[in-house]
Amino acid sequence: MSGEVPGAMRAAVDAAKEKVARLHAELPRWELVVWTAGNVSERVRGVDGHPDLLVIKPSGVTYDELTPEAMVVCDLDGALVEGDRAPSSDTAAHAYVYAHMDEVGGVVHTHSTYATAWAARREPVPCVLTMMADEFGGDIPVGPFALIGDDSIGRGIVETLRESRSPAVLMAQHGPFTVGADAKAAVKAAVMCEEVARTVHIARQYGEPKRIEQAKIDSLWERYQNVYGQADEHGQADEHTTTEHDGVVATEEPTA
Ligand SMILES: O=C(CO)[C@@H](O)[C@@H](O)COP(=O)(O)O
Repeated sequence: MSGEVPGAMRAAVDAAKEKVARLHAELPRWELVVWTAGNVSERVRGVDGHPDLLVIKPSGVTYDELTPEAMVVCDLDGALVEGDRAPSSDTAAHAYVYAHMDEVGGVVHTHSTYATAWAARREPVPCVLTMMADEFGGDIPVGPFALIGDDSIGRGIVETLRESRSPAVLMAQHGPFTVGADAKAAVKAAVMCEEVARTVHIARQYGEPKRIEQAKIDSLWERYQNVYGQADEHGQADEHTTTEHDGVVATEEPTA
């Protein structure tokens, strides 16, 4: 174990442990994982000259055992800083993303069925739905095949996401990784990634859906990223109504 949690970061680390433990329950809830095959982390920004840390689940522990106390803390080299169990086997990938994408505050990895089927085929999910334009700003890209155990998965995630607006990448023949401003945003991206992967898969059973024109994708992306879910100048919420369930925002389509 290297170092320890600095006193000035103690409260923020404990808050992140609480949040990351709670968000892990969203993975089985939205049917994104079987057994322990998924993980969530959140960055804790360094203060007083201390480096950033990350909070992630311990490896191989079932979700019903994931309490805040069970969470582990690592540095951005993936080394264990605090915790009495080995960190997730994907910690190096999470750490590499945080070290190379400063805007990212949360990372999620799952093997959700439909997204992983697209990853098995090494096929990007084409942007044929307005929800994809909203959430992903275009196609969901495929990253390179990479073995677990060093920073090659993390490098593949970063190289792919740097070329896309998408918060999700399908790592070839492995599964989706998603990022967000915090762990909740990354979990939402994982939920939406599986949803659109399933919908497009089903649509293709009956023909090839048409990709939305790029200009319309851009317009949808701009609206959703900058207006959706916020009050307009009259204090009215956007046409969608959003409800938050246990840390994940669900949306309902505008009423007729
Ligand atoms: O895919 C893999 C291992 O290949 C992991 O994402 C999955 O088994 C979850 O591992 P952890 O329990 O987070 O160590």
